[in-house]
Amino acid sequence: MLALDIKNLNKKYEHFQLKDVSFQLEKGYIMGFIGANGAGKTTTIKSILNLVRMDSGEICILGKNMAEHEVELKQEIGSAFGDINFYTRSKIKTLTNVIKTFYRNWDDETYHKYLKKFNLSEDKKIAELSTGMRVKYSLALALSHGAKVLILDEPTSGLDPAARDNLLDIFQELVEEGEISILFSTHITSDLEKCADYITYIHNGQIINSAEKEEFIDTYRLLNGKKEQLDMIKDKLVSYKTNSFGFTGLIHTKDFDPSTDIKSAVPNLEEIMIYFSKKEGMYV
Ligand SMILES: Nc1ncnc2c1ncn2[C@@H]1O[C@H](COP(=O)(O)OP(=O)(O)OP(=O)(O)O)[C@@H](O)[C@H]1O
Repeated sequence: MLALDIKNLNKKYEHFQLKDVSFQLEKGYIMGFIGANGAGKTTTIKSILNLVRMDSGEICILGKNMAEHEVELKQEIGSAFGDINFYTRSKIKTLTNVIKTFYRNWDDETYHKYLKKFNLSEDKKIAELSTGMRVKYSLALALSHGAKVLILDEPTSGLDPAARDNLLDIFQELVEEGEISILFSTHITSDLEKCADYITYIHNGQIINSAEKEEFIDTYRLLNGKKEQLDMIKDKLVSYKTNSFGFTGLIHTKDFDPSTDIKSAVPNLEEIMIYFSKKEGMYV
């Protein structure tokens, strides 16, 4: 079953456009949603959650159409935004008492279990929570209302390496039983190397690639060649950089002929993102 099925999502702002964004997330897996600043991650996530109105497209969550079943589906979705402004002067306890009234499957026992697990005290004021604590509080709320699909916008940004690692471990625990699915956006590629099963890459409002992690990486090769070899392959490269020895460039594996004597290696996610970001810019 698909946790998320996004089809041809379009949204136009004055200077930016999501163009036919489509991808699918199988139930019980973690998908990392990556892209540079301004690539359209938050706009996509907000469109999925109907927090911004898409111009066209179809969003299905757990097999149901979001436009037709929004109220019902919101019970199944947990979301967290890195930049959300909670009502900061209240205590956790006060805010939770308001929030829980919206959810018919709210479970106090689960809530207290997660507060304990995340080391959060109910008497803490929201203003006193660190970035990591806010993310954990959002997760505790989502899990206590039995959310099956977690849609998280940059949950790890602003966390120190240990807190990030801890959160990624929690993600992996959550999907272990196959009931919960997670989509989270990030630009920290090491997060994905650690815990994503699938990767969806958005660039300038368009999905460049959405695939299982190893398959995603295997789509590309990083080439290292001599200056005189550049001309014969230039047109096929995503982008390239020249240096005093020659050039390095990214190519789609299907466009590369391994019988040439240009050296090739499997890139890492960071290298893939870097070469795509150069695509429209000047070659250096
Ligand atoms: N309400 C809005 N009105 C007009 N333009 C907007 C609006 N919201 C976002 N944009 C533009 O849409 C583009 C994509 O923004 P978005 O926040 O989706 O990117 P992002 O990938 O989440 O970036 P970041 O990694 O920096 O958070 C940006 O150019 C942004 O300025």
